[in-house]
This record gives sequence, structure tokens and C-alpha cells, in this order.
Amino acid sequence: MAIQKKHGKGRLDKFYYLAKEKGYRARAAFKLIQLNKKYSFLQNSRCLIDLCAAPGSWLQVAAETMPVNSLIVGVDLAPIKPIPRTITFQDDITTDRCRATIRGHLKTWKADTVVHDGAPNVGTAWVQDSFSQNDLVLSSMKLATEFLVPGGTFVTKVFRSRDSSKLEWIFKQLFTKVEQTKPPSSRNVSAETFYVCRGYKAPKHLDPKFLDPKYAFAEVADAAPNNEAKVFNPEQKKRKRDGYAEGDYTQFHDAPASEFIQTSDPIAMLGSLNKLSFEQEHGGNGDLALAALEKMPETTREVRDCCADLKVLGRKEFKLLLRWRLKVREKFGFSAKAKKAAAEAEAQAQAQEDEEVASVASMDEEMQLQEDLQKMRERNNKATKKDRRKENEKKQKEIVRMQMHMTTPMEIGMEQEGPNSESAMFQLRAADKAGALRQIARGKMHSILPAEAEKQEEEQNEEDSEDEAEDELERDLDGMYQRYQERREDRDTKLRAKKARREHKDEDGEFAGFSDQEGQSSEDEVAPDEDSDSDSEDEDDTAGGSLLTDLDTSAQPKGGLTRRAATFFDQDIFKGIDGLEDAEDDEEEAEMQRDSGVDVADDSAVIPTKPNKTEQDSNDKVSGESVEGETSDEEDQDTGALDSEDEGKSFEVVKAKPSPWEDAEAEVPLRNGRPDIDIITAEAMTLAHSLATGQKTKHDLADDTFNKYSLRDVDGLPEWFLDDEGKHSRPHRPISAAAASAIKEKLRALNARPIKKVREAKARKQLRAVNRLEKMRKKSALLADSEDVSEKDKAAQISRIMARAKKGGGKKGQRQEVKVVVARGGNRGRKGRPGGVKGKYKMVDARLKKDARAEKRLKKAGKR
Ligand SMILES: C[S@@+](CC[C@H](N)C(=O)[O-])C[C@H]1O[C@@H](n2cnc3c(N)ncnc32)[C@H](O)[C@@H]1O
Repeated sequence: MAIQKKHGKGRLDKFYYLAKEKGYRARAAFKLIQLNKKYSFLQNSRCLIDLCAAPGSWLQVAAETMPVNSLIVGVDLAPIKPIPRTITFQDDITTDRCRATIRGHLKTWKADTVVHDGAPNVGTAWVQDSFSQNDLVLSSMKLATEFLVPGGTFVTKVFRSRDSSKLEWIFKQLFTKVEQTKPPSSRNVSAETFYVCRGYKAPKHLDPKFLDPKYAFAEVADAAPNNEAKVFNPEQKKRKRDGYAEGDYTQFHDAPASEFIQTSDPIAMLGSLNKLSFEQEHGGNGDLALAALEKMPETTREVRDCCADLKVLGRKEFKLLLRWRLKVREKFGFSAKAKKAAAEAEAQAQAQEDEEVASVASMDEEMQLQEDLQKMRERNNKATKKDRRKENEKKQKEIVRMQMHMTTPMEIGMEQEGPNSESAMFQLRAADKAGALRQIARGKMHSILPAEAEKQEEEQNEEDSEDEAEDELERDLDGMYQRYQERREDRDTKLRAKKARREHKDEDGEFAGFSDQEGQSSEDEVAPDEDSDSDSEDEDDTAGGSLLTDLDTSAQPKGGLTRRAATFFDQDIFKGIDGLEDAEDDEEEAEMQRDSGVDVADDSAVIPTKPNKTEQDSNDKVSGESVEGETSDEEDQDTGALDSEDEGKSFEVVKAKPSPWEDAEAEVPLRNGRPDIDIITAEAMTLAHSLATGQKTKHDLADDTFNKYSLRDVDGLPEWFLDDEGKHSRPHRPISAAAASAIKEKLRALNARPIKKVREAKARKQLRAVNRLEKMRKKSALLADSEDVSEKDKAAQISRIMARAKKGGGKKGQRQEVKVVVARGGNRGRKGRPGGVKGKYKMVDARLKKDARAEKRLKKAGKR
């Protein structure tokens, strides 16, 4: 494409010379001539207003073309030299004063034509230019609406931009015929175009907002995105192009471990760094804290390993590092506790000195020995009591859970050491002898062996203070871990996505089997947490009334099944399933052979039976919803039995995750009224594909959710364990090659770009530096070889060259070439620098060329 130069002699095209020849003040005259040739509006006009008329070439054309005695008024910010048969004045067309002046000149007349060729003081950014140009067009339009006669013509220049279509819409509301054209004299490189609006409708009332740029150019909200369409054409996510921090061009960050010890915000460091290093800078021994840290016994191998890669820390490692920090801080005397202890010791010493307390005479040796022995005994007692208390607490909890029917079949094998075992403290026989059997049956666990309970309480009080400190540390660590996770989520898109999946329970989240959230909810809904143990005991006297019955029943094999199997099939989920009894009989033999009873894998083979009504009812019950009225009579009996007698003699089923389709409205977040789903895993993509192609149905998906993972009891399990479990213990979903490659592509595009850009930028910089150096070397060599220059001058010149090279090279005042870039393809609508363009650039409208060609084509066709 031949590029027209817009500066220097390049500007002087044929219209320039023509204008000179004909005596027009500007080549712009030909634009009006050509527009009028096409639309013939000047010949029929008796009154014309030229807005932005300087230097006045349009006025000249109007004066030539319009009938004699026509009224022609021109206004511009710049002064206009007088033109025969025209009235001109200097003013800003956006002001009321200008409007009043025009009114004064027109008196009772109305204008047949209003022309506007205004251009604001261009030269700033393109977007600003086009906006102020459009603003000026609106101002001229406002004047036109005031002075135009009904049926009148308005001609205006518009720069093609985002807002030009909005202007066109406005024109179309006010005129019967609106045409856009670009006269041949208008330069191709210019984005200007002309609108010729004919047949002014002259509405009686015009809302001022109509011509107010604030409203006229207001952004319309984007249409709702079609997320479904993304399934097979995953869109490339827009990245935040904030760029790198100044001087920081890597994604790897490390800091000395001593800094981590000293910092007041360890979480921030763990969240943002990749490594805590123990190496001294430049191999020296400058950082004494670091050297000390390395030699400390607290700095174990595990700690070092954790510090080596902070990005892979789990909850356990995270805690380990924070504990290590606390210990080291204490040793270094940084911790508040250590400081407090030091201050207390000092104060005590001071007080002792002040009060001059007589020192206690030393005891004789035997007394000393006795005392030591006593202390040792006490310590031992304390330790054994603590262990016993913990053991008791654990057992107590286990029993409460059983009373509440919280245990799942998976725990059946774990009860050897539980309440039924020989060694169990709460053995029923022993309890019966003590006459507390009925109390146990009523669930009053705390009233059994009151003396022992009291004793325990005393012990507990003693150790409470110790535990409190430990608990506090634990709570702090939990809080810190939480914040650490949040920070990681902030930085890590993958983690964020994972969390979002978990929260929204979209299709991928559904695969997770169980998540910590789920665990949480099940805990909330079903199991009392550790703190609420006592509450549940107090609250429900009768709830666990069947403890004795429960255990007795479970002790006897039912229907030939082992106790564990019988307990398992006692669950609500199996109630009302026809033929299960037979199946049980059939399986009896095999069941008997299994020495370990029901194993998880075998359970899953039974569980995926389609969820029937009873199962759903029990699920509803678990989630706290009332099922009354929804069940049939028969089922009412079942559930009634559950409610009244023992709220289910068997184990309750933890509700499987509802599929996103079950309660899509509640679970799937909406954006502009549509589900906001972004597929980011190959599994989800495969699933979406199989759904879209009909290979899978909604019901298949619902079935899939009932698996061995969905019925896990996560009650009481620590969060870090669930975190870890959630990563590995989940169903494996099939992945199709196409889906995997689509996701891979998406991720590759996301990952590769910034690194590529950095590399390119570095390479460019390097190349420039090498070129500069080479240039400098050549120049210096030439200078050194020349004989007419004195040594002093040579030295001065060489140092000048070097100084210039240091600055960045290039002669002062050397003009950079402006590259003309056509706004097409990727460059269309781009606000910033177009890709692959260095130095100065100028964007030009791609459509101009097309328009010109189309016009030529039409002309040719017309000739034929
Ligand atoms: C391209 S020139 C007009 C050329 C004119 N049509 C001719 O034929 O000679 C654009 C003019 O718009 C004027 N202009 C820009 N903003 C204006 C404003 N707010 N009020 C009046 N004139 C303005 C500038 O002073 C400049 O003279």
C-alpha cells in the first residue's frame, strides 16, 4: 500500500495545488465541492451557517455556489479574514454566546443548511482526539437543531471511532435521510468521514440528554456471554497486564531465613516467596543471625526441606515452619513471651533486692532428696493423668457419636479398642454393675462414675491453663494457615479456580468426592463438633436411648450376616429395596468368607443403586429439612420409627453432593442472568463434551455422584487431613484426548506469553546495546586514526561519544520515522501500541481503503 505522507511535501497533493490555483484558502474547499456535487444542497439554500469555518474555504465555496443574496454566517475560534457576501465572527461554538451571536445575525431566519468541519486541536492521543471531535459534532448538532428549518440539511465531519455509530444513531433520529461519505479530496490516511443528513424532522421537544455527550456516548453493557459456546471453543482468558514490578523480572523470589524469623508478617513472606535460604550472600559470614540459625538444633532437616520450596507447603509443613519460627524467636529473645519473662525476672530480682528478704536457709540433703522425689512423682502422675484423660475423652466422643448414629460402616473395623473391647473403660458390663446402665442408655455419659468425672474435672482444671496456651497457639496457627491459603489463592490462579469450583460446586467440584467444605457442612449438619459434645449430651436425654439396644443388636449376627455387615445393611439407604434380603442370602457365603467384613470397595458396589425416595428422605433428614408430608404412609412409618425410637437405629448416610443440575439455580452463580461457568479442567471439558454430544445424560451424572467417595464420614477429621485427602482420594474421571489438548492449549497460551514477552524485550535490549557499542567502537577507531585532529580533541570527542552511548544513543534531534499502521485484524479497536511496531506510529482506518476501492468499482460498473 502506498503510504501518503502527512507531513512536509507529502501533504502537497493535487488538491493543494488546485486550491492554490483557484484561490481557495484551504484544500478543504474541495471536500465541500465534492459533497455538494453528490448531494446538491448548496444550490437550494438561502441561508447557511458554517461552524468552524476558519480559514474560510468552505465559506468561499458557499458564497460561490449559493444563490445571490443568500445569508452565509461563519464562526470559528480562529479569526477569519473577511470574505465577500459572508458574515464571520470569532467564537467557540460550544458556548451560549456563540448561539446568541448567530441568533443575532439570523434574526427571524432559519438556516437551510448547517455545515460543520470542526476539528479540535489535534495532536494528543487518538482516543482523546476522536472523543473531543465527537463532542464538537454534538455541539454543532445542538446549534443545528436550533437554527435549521424543517427539512434542512446538516453536513458534518466525523472521525471514525467507537462512538461514531452512536452519532449516526442520533442523526437518524433527527433526519429522514442520513448518508455517510468520504469525498475523494479527503486524505485516505485520515479517519475523517462526512455525514450528510437531509430532511430535518424538527421535533417540538428534544430531551437535552439526547445531545449530551455524557448520555450520548455512554457505554452500553456488554451482552451476556454465551458460556456454553466456550465448551468447544475455549476462549483465551484475558490476563491482567500490570506488568512486572520495576527491576523484578522473575517469578522466583527468595529471602534469607533470618528475615522470616525477624519479620512481623510471616504469612506474607510464606505466601509470596518461593524459598527461604540459609546461604550467606557471596559465600561470606555477614548475616550472623543466619549463621546462628543454621547451627541451631531447631533447624532440622525437615525445616530446611520446607524452606527450600515454599510453594509446595501443606498445612502440616506450614505449621512446622511457624512453630520453628516461634521457637527460634524465643531463643533470640524476639518473642513477646520471652520478653515478658525476662522483664518479670528482672522485676522479681529488683523486688527481692528492695525488700531485702532474708534468703531461705538451704535444706539438709535428705529433705532435698525427698522433695525431688515428690516432684518427680507429681510429674509422673500428671503425665499419666493427662494421657488417661485424653484417652477417656476420645472414648467418650466415640460413644456419643455412636449414640448420635454418626459412625459410618467404614469405621466398623476401628472399634476394637472402642466401647465393646475388653479394655474399654465404658464396658457395658462394668457399667451395669455400677448401676449406671440405664443412665448410659439415656445418654447421660457425664453422670456415670461421678467421682471419676469429678476427679477428671480437677485434673482438667489443672491442665487447662497448659492446654489453653497450646490451644491458643493452635488457633493462631489455624488463622495463619487460613491467611496463608488466601494469599496463595490471590497469587495462584489454579488455587483460585479450585476454590471457586469448590464454592460453586460446578461440575468439576462434583468430582472432588468430598472437600473440606463438605466435611465442614456435614459436621455442621450431622455431627456435633468437639466443643458441642457436652451440649448434645445435655440436650437430648432420650436421643441416644437405644445405646444398649444398639450395641446388643450389633453384637448379634443378623440374617446370617456378620455383625458389621448387618450394621451396614441396617442403614436407611437399604430400607425398602426389594430383593435385598435375597441378595443378602446369596452373598452370605461370600460375606462369611471375608475376614475383614465390609470393605470400602465392596460397599460402593452396593451404594450406586439409584437413589430412591427413602434414601432421599434420610438425606433430607441429615440436612435438617423436614420430610413430613412428603413421604408416603409406608415411608412415614419408617421415618416415624426413626424419629420416635432412636432416630434411626443404623448409621445415617451423609448426603452425597447434589449434582449441579439438581439445584442449578441455587448453586451456579449467574452473570447477566446466565450461568457463569468457565471450564478449566480436562475432566470438566470431557464431561461437557459428552453431555453436549448426548453420550451422557443428567441422570448418569446423578448416578455418578453416588460412589464410595461420596459416603465418607469426614466428621472430626482435621482440616489439614481433609485438605490432603481431597487432593488424592477422589474418583478418577475419564479424559478425552481432544479435551486434554484443548485445556493444554489454553494453559500453554496463558503460561507462555509473559515469559515470551520478557525474553523478547531482553533480547531487543541486548541487541540495541550491542549495536550501540559497535557503532561507538567504529567511530572511536575512525577518530583515533584521523591525523588532522589533535590528541586532546580526539580524547574529548571520544568521551562525548561514550557519554552519548551511555545515554541511550542516537543523535539529538534525530527524527524518528512514523510508522503508519492500518487498524485491521488484531489492531482493530486497539488502544495502545500495535503489536510488532517500534517507535512512533500512526493508526489509520482500514475501511478507508476499502471504501475508496468500492467507490472505484461502482464508478466502473456505472460507466459500463
Ligand atoms: C479543518 S478546520 C476547518 C476548515 C474550514 N472548513 C475551511 O474550509 O477552511 C477546523 C477548524 O475548527 C476550529 N475549531 C475547533 N474547535 C472549535 C470550537 N470549539 N469552536 C469553533 N471552532 C473550532 C479550528 O479553529 C479550525 O479552524
